[in-house]
Amino acid sequence: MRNYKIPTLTIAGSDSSGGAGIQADIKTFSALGTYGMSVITAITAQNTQGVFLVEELSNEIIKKQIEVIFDDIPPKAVKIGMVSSPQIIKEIVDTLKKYNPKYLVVDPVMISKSGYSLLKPEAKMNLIKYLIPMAYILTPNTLEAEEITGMHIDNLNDMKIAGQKILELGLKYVLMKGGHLKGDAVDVLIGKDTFEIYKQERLDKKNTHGTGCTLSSAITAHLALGYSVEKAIDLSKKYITETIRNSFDMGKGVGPVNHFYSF
Ligand SMILES: Nc1ncnc2c1ncn2[C@@H]1O[C@H](COP(=O)(O)OP(=O)(O)O)[C@@H](O)[C@H]1O
Ligand SMILES: Cc1ncc(COP(=O)(O)O)c(N)n1
Repeated sequence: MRNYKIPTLTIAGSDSSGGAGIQADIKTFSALGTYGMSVITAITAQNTQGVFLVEELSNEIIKKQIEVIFDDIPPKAVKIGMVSSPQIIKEIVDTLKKYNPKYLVVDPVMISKSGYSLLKPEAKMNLIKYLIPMAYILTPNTLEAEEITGMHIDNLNDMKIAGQKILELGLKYVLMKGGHLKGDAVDVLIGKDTFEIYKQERLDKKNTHGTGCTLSSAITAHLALGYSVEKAIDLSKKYITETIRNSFDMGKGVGPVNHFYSF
């Protein structure tokens, strides 16, 4: 149903170049027919070539953004992206606990494609201890899953084992993204009684800035629209593949995917 009235929320960092972060999330929420809202956690001075400066917002303004949104327009589904420091993570978790959103999609953003660390090393513990257990779905790429589990992940079987290990933290589902492995672009969904493989051809494209942000917000939008978790991921995987297929040059570096390819 594309009536643009189902509220969705992203809690993430701003990417000034518009390809990743809050901007990618809002574009995705809109393209998929939902009403996108945002809580900004940090501002990055970023373009297609790199991240040049990051300024985190205060706990106070992050908390207030969440409270005023939930008190007025309760979102049907929420996504969390870049949350860089231990205190920001704790503040978000404590504030969200009051509202207990059913569909919380957590993308454990760690290092940007351009190699900049968007999660401070000392924040990893709070991510694992407080945020991940609250998630409905966690969407790590294999490098992030390695950081979370301490395992080396090389193939589909490793992805399954690492996913099962992450589930022990108490969340419902792990969607592990295989975009960084060789061969087809294979993602796997792991739940207590669920194991699904989502396979699409690997596209030989350089402009993949914001793929992780786009996939997790597509899942958030589809859950908000009422699809089951399996169907929401199926539709989102097809969406990310088409946005990559239609990606384009913008700037001098790694350009964005095309959120609006179907319009
Ligand atoms: N070259 C590609 N061709 C097709 N799909 C891709 C490609 N690169 C990544 N993907 C898909 O894009 C989504 C985001 O994955 P990934 O790039 O691994 O995330 P992240 O941005 O977190 O590193 C996943 O579904 C992955 O399989
Ligand atoms: C604010 C922000 N959030 C997330 C990403 C990760 O996106 P990518 O892995 O595509 O660089 C980013 N570059 N900037």
